[in-house]
Amino acid sequence: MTENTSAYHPLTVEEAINVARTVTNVFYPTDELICDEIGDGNLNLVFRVRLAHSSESASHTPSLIVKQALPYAKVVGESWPLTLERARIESDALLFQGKLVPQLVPHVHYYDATLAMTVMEDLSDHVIMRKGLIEGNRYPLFADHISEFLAHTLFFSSDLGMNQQQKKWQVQRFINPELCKITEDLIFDDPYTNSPNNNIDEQLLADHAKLCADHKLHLEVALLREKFLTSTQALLHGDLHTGSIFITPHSTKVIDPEFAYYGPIGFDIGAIFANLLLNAAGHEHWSLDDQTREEHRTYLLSTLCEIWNRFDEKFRSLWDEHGVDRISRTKGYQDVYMEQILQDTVGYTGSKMIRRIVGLAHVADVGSIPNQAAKLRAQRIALQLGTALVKSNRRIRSIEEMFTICEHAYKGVYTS
Ligand SMILES: Nc1ncnc2c1ncn2[C@@H]1O[C@H](COP(=O)(O)OP(=O)(O)O)[C@@H](O)[C@H]1O
Ligand SMILES: CSC[C@H]1O[C@H](OP(=O)(O)O)[C@H](O)[C@@H]1O
Repeated sequence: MTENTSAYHPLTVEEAINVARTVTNVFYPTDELICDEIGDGNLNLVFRVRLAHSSESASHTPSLIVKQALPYAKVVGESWPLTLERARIESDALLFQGKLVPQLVPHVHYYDATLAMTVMEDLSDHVIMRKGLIEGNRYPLFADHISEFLAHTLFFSSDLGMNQQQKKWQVQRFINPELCKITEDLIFDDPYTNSPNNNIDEQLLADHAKLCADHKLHLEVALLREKFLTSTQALLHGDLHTGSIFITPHSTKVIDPEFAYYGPIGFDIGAIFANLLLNAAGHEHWSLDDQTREEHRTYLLSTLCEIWNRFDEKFRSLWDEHGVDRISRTKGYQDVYMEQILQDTVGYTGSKMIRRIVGLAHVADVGSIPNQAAKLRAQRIALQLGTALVKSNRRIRSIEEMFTICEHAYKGVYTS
């Protein structure tokens, strides 16, 4: 590596090439390499290093990703400093997940604490799921893959699936206060007040005023926040939206676990559900006609139910086979535990939908709709559905009940 890489500094493309060449044996010393910074997320630099004469999308020519944390949030700038420790958390979480479900995460080649940098497998032969869904694509294996990811990573990091003393040390290893604070502010606080972080379209101001005045909603958000602050149920991915999932019809890879920490299981499942439902709302515009919109929505809602049902089945069977102690086999405990996860999932789904409409970081499924009237319709559907889910979370008993609330929202039942 070059001499000045010993202290932290943002990498240049030349240095990223040098790193990729030096710390792995993916390339021959004589290979001519090129590099682009391709990061489109809110926080980090992402370099793609590949052979100079390979094609952009080639999946079988050697290439690598070098991801580096910046000491601030890229989306805001240097005025929002952010710990570099998050790169260590991300790398550790990928390694932990990689032991349990190697087929569902990128392979980590190398991690450097000083440069806050992880060198990992290039997944450019996949597409970011958000993009694929906006284009109206379907992924028939996704429910199976993501439920596998969720069941294994959450079960085996919980007190049900690992030694409880070791788990406490692991909780310590994944303490992630700065990134959790972002979530606490952006999801559970800002959307319900006039925060300068918010990003609210003019035509939505009256809808936002209603959110700010809805005390029943605030109580539920306070309870969800309390659980986010205090529960150490399992090691979460922490930011499992469709922009953190690479996909093809045959393969699913979960990336970007820098928000990983020990928290409530429903938070991860809710992130996926919220982003499927936001995509459905966005298809107010992206679908060319009513029938396509209806079919896409049906596909998304049935995927949501399938994810829950498969997760429920897999988590229970891991519990039955690998539960670590006698008490976890207490009659009735499993049913109560799973129902609580479902209720949390519903609540976090709703709160994550709301934040993506009025909070700091929007999602392209809705935010990039060019037609203002269609965008406003999509935003209102998302806000009304999000609100309905948050308010009903503690009453939900089955995934079918959640499904019905979603269907009503898309049919315009919630309009006040
Ligand atoms: N392993 C990878 N393979 C290919 N592209 C990647 C990989 N990791 C990240 N990227 C690209 O970089 C973008 C940002 O990555 P991400 O990890 O989400 O960064 P951030 O933490 O800043 O959100 C992704 O949307 C994707 O385009
Ligand atoms: C100031 S961070 C905003 C937002 O960005 C993160 O997403 P990503 O890193 O995947 O782009 C996370 O969702 C945060 O809430």
